[in-house]
Amino acid sequence: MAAAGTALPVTALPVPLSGRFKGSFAYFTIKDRLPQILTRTIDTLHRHKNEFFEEHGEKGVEAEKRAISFLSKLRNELQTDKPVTPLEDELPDATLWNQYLDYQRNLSNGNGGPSWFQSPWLYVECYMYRRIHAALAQNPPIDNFDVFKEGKAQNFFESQGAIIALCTYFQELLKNIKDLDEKQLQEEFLKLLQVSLWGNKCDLSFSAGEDSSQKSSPLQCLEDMVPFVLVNDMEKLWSLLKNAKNRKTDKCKVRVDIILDNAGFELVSDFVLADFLLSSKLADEVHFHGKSIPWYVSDTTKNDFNWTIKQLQAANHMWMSRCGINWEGNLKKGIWVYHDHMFWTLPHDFSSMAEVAPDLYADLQKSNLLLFKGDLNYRKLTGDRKWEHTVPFHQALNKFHPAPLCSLRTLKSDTQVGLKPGQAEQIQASEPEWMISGKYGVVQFDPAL
Ligand SMILES: O=P(O)(O)OC[C@H]1O[C@](O)(CO)[C@@H](O)[C@@H]1O
Ligand SMILES: [Mn+2]
Repeated sequence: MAAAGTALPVTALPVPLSGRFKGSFAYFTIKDRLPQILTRTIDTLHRHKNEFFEEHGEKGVEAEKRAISFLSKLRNELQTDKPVTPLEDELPDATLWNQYLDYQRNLSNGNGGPSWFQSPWLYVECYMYRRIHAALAQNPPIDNFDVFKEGKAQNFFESQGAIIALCTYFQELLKNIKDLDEKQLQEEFLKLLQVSLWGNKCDLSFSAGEDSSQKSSPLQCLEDMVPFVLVNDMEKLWSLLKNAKNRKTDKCKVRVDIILDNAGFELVSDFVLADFLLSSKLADEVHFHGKSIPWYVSDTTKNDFNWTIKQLQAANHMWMSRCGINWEGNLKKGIWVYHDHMFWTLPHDFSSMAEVAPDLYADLQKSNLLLFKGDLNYRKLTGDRKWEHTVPFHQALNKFHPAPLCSLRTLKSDTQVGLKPGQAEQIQASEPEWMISGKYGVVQFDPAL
């Protein structure tokens, strides 16, 4: 290991986080949280048995039984640290997954091959969600059932108060946005950016599916939260967007991409930020990237994306419904675009995107700014490795630089780069859980090449 503050040569990547490090967060996640998530998934299927029967008759119940036994087997494999097995379904990404397993086998040469506790945490955790997907997808007629849907909807409804507060604030802001001077516009931008950052506290895989909705008004305590933003590049984002706007010609549009994380309150906070970027003319187009299969319990799929906008539209609250109507309009006009790409639900970290998904990499290169939401995206940006905390973010990205990018992430797993010398040690001394409590956040920017 290099001394703190010394940049490692790019070739010397630190080891990935893994359940083999007993007592680490990865270890406890694999030992406790992942089995809990599987148990909840099985319970959810049980609870929907009658619904499956009503919809599909005996065939639905049979499919539910098969899915449950597949999931119970999976839980047993995990808890007894069995080898990771190839996928046996014929879904479009199966070959890539199986190639990745071969790659992991080669890496662990002589060390017994990939298994739940011995392999990289990122790999086995993603693999679990892919197998949950297979449990359903392989079992028609319940193949389109999203086992996490209920939890995502519940998070949305339980965050209703916070959503109303945010939509109301935003619609009031829109009334006089044209009259704001640059400084006021900047203030509003910084506020909504922080709401989107702290919106990331609300994910469900972290709490193993238990309630994690946004209860209080998201705008009230922003100032008190500033000391908890460990890397604060917010001003850099503002400069980038302002410069892009000033340099803009009719032909070249300013495009911002948001690589989404969780549905529920977080998604609404991302929508508000996206609307602000267009309404303030800082951007002309916002592209959203969601997941093509249910993922990490609360991540946004196309269904969640459309459902959320419909719910807002239909809400019995003037400003909520105004937001929903405007946002559907943005999609129709093509100034908001939803994408999903298989790559986001593969086990690869983003340093291999250019090779594994060159089409996606090329698309991201068209953007002026990529906003990566959440903890899992941060893990994939930095390769989920045991980095020294002072290693520069640019280095941890390991050549992933499609466009200027920024991570908006609350810390929920034990990896963090780009801190000042001594910063990590200082927090660690008083708060040993600082990397996993979700109490701290980063707005961490990399200007690309
Ligand atoms: O929704 P997010 O912010 O990506 O968080 C996902 C959570 O799942 C985890 O992968 C834990 O299993 C953590 O990294 C994080 O707590
Ligand atoms: Mn998530």
